[in-house]
Amino acid sequence: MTAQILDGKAISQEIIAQVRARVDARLAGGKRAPALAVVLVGSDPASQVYVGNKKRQCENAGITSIAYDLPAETSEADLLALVTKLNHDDAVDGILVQLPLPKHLNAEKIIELIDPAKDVDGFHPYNIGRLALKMPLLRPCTPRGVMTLLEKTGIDLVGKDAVIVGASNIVGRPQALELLLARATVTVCHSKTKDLADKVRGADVVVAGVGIPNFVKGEWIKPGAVVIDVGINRLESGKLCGDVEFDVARENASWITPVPGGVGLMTVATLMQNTIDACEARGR
Ligand SMILES: NC(=O)C1=CN([C@@H]2O[C@H](COP(=O)(O)OP(=O)(O)OC[C@H]3O[C@@H](n4cnc5c(N)ncnc54)[C@H](OP(=O)(O)O)[C@@H]3O)[C@@H](O)[C@H]2O)C=CC1
Ligand SMILES: Nc1nc(=O)c2c([nH]1)NC[C@@H]1CN(c3ccc(C(=O)N[C@@H](CCC(=O)O)C(=O)O)cc3)C=[N+]21
Ligand SMILES: [Mg+2]
Repeated sequence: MTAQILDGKAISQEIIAQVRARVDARLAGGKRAPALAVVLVGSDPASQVYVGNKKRQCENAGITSIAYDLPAETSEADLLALVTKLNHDDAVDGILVQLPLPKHLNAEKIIELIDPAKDVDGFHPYNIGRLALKMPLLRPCTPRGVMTLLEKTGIDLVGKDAVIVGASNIVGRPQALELLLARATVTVCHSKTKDLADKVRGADVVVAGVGIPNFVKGEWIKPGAVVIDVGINRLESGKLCGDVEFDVARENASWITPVPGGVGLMTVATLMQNTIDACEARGR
């Protein structure tokens, strides 16, 4: 079997068009556009690319983006003061602090200060707790984007065995909560997991978020499995690749996401959704 491609490009564009229609309806009703504050500390090249993509999609969605580009030496006190100001600014609906932050800044402390109602990344402990308790509000963009990709493609998850490779706070853990909410049976693997290949071999759905190119071998993929590659790795050649050995995996899977053109685009589209959701939930 050769897998069909889960089309992150088409589905992300569909999501952004839906957000745009909601924004246009607001504007027609005399309301303001939703506004997203994007805070970037330092000049990590990958972060600059992602933040650039976010700003571009804000334009396509009709969302006002407000950029805070701060020097790498920004103090924690200054960053906390900025977040506090944005929390209190009624014209700001969403606050995104791009990760990773420079080492002298405590990301957990900064995320915890963000008003959960404006936490469009869904990283605040309150929003993660809501998701864990089956009453999600703002959901982390990457795992929510993966769920949208699966839903829009018509892939049923009920009762499926899902194996997630990677257990980070921004990918693996919230992905596990999302898949559990969708009634899959979930296994979360990490660097201490034994017999990883066997775990993947049993999976109907595999989600890889490790950060190592071609880490998940195509030969591990069960015939007919659905493969979601969250990894974004830039090779020395300048090319992007995922965490899954794509060409071999594609021969076993029923559906697979490409990199680029898969989950990354869904992450950005979902950020637009979360921003208008936050705006409306705040009653603005
Ligand atoms: N497409 C998108 O929108 C996004 C893509 N990404 C990409 O996803 C990837 C993962 O990102 P992120 O979650 O932040 O990464 P982290 O480095 O925070 O987490 C990596 C996870 O992989 C696990 N891991 C590392 N080595 C192994 C191994 N040998 N065997 C099994 N598990 C292992 C780690 O285990 P342990 O917990 O034991 O340390 C950890 O849980 C990266 O390529 C990143 O660029 C990230 C965010 C969004
Ligand atoms: N607070 C915070 N929120 C995040 O959501 C967040 C973050 N920090 N830090 C880094 C990760 C990574 N991430 C991506 C965003 C867009 C693409 C993306 O647009 N990818 C395109 C192309 C990428 C390219 O050309 O480099 C694609 O896969 O086709 C990928 C990855 C968001 N993250
Ligand atoms: Mg990380």
